[in-house]
Amino acid sequence: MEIKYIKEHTLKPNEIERYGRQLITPDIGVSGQMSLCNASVLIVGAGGLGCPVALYLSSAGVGTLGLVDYDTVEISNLHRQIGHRESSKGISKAVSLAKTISELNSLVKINTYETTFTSDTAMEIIKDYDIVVDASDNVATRYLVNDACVLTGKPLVSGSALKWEGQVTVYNYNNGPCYRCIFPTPPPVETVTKCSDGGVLGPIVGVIGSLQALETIKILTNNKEGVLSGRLLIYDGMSAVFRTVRIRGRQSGCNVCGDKPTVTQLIDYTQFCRSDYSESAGKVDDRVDKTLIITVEQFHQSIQNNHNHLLIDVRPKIQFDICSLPNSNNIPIEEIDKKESIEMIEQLIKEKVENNNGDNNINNNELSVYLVCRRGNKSQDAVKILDEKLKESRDKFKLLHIKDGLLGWNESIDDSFPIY
Ligand SMILES: Nc1ncnc2c1ncn2[C@@H]1O[C@H](COP(=O)(O)OP(=O)(O)OP(=O)(O)O)[C@@H](O)[C@H]1O
Ligand SMILES: [Zn+2]
Repeated sequence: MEIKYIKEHTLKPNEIERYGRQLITPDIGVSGQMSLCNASVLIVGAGGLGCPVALYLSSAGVGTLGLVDYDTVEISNLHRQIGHRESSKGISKAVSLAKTISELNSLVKINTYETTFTSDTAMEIIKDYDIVVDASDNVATRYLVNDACVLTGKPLVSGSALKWEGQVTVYNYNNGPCYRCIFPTPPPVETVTKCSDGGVLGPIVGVIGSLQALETIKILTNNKEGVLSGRLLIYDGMSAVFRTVRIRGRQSGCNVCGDKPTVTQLIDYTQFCRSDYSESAGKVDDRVDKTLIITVEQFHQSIQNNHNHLLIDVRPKIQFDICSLPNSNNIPIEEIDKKESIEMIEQLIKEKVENNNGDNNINNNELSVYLVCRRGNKSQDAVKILDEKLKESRDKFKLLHIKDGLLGWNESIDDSFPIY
């Protein structure tokens, strides 16, 4: 005779075995586990935050996970994007992460979206999910995900991390604020520091991603009281300090969740934020006069021809110390307009002009001062500053910024130049 140990409509024996330690936790129980198993969560971004979120939510038994990412795995991702493997290099991050989590828990249904989450794709993707986790890395996507969540009435678990710090909060939950209630307008493009510029540590995104997974579990298991809505958790990894601060509540004047919303459907977020749905690939617009720009190919040609030149690398010292073009001088952009920097550049120019007069090997009498950075953004700012600051001696040299910078050098001239 078959003995019935398990009540009907509850968990199956393999689920009890797998989730046992979790389901005996106070405030989870069978009903909490059932809610997790029946839930669907969309994770936007399968990078530093998305990996730990997906690993913990799949192991916790969330029934369906959606993974959105347009990018492919690079070796430089692996120090922090722990859901990918070396063998996944070059393949879609969504697919790579799906493979890892399916090996962790084959009971979870996984949907992959190898595409950019945009105003055109968002609504169709989001409609099948209960909760959205923002694990992206750019402002345009943050506004897009927020508005899509408000318009469809879904809670949004938001996280961000940079250098040694990270933040987590929950938007659009239980009448709490949305992202726009806190940040009604996007920050100026130049004030946004990117992971690719500022760096980030693996354990920091690990902590923040784990906290995002935990908030998601709390929402799904209806542990309303503790949910980080209307509060922002800030983690300073260097000082080992967690702080939770109150943030503004829902604003009745908010453009999307307020009483008279002006945003009633998705808009063009790249235009609204004046930036792309990507962080590292961010397009660099030409903001300076054509006469101040040189391509990496032209620069390469000119140094091969032994053209008299001075090369100034305007990246932070920490990056310059890792790798740089031969014979370059490092003056970080933050310091370039300082008196000492200008004097130093004037001195270098003077030396070059004098050397040139006595050196028959140099082919062209005119000195060129080249400015370079990682991808041609900061060197544009530098060229504008120096054009102004060196006004008096401008007839002695040509001033040019190298379009596409060192990434361009790696791509078009020498791929052995390390990129990171
Ligand atoms: N709108 C979007 N649609 C789909 N994926 C997105 C979108 N915005 C960001 N992402 C993805 O979110 C992830 C963010 O993760 P993270 O910042 O750790 O990675 P990253 O872009 O690989 O960083 P880097 O290349 O600078 O090392 C990336 O994989 C990125 O492709
Ligand atoms: Zn709002």
